[in-house]
Amino acid sequence: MNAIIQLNDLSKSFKTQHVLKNVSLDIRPGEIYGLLGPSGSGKTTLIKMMIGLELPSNGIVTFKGNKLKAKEVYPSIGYMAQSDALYEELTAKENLAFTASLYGLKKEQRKQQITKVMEMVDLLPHLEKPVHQFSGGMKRRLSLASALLHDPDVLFLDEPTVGIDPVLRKEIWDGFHQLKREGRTIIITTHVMDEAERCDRLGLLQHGEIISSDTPAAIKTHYGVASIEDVFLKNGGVSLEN
Ligand SMILES: Nc1ncnc2c1ncn2[C@@H]1O[C@H](COP(=O)(O)OP(=O)(O)OP(=O)(O)O)[C@@H](O)[C@H]1O
Repeated sequence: MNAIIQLNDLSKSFKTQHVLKNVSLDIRPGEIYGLLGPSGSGKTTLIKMMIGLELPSNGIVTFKGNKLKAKEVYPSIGYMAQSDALYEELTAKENLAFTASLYGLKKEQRKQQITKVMEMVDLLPHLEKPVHQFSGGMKRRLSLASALLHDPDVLFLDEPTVGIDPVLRKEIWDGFHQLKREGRTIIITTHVMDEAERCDRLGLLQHGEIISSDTPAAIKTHYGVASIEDVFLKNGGVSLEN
């Protein structure tokens, strides 16, 4: 199967710190690919390089068969950063309307999309509320809604469910699987084990290196462990939850 994103021998250093080392990965169209690893292992840096927000020190990122050009891919991707980029004084609706205008959505389409994404993250009743009245989890969900607004076919989600309780997290994951059924590709970072198990494939990052890239079941079989977390522990790592 052709890869939608290909990382070839990617390395990244910040001054003398080697954050990523010779990472090679294929992301396949229509899959949910999880990047899993302890804090500081390089997940965010890797995602940023996939969308051109960070440039590799070495190696090449290919997006849909061509060398990545950030400006060209932006209309077709959604990116949810680790910290929420929201205007606190504006309402949820005003925040989304602003993002929609950046993507050039027409008025009718804008209205439809705002309702659709707010329903998905279970925030529709809070549309008119200013963001400074939102809880941390609600802000996370609004950021997710914002990343989905222009119907992107590839989604990059950096710890999208931090601060969200398990019940709602499950609902949001049902939403991710719905997006997958619609043919979208999702790249997601997480620390949470039950999320890792819901991905089609996982890339395990430890000390800036991909130690495994496969289905959760295949990884567990390969390492002879009962849970993905045990792979890190077996490799001399630390517990993932933080
Ligand atoms: N712009 C930067 N300048 C200098 N160092 C950086 C920069 N961005 C990241 N780093 C360093 O690179 C390492 C990896 O950071 P990164 O945010 O990619 O890890 P992570 O796996 O996403 O961590 P977390 O799970 O805590 O978010 C860290 O040591 C971090 O301090």
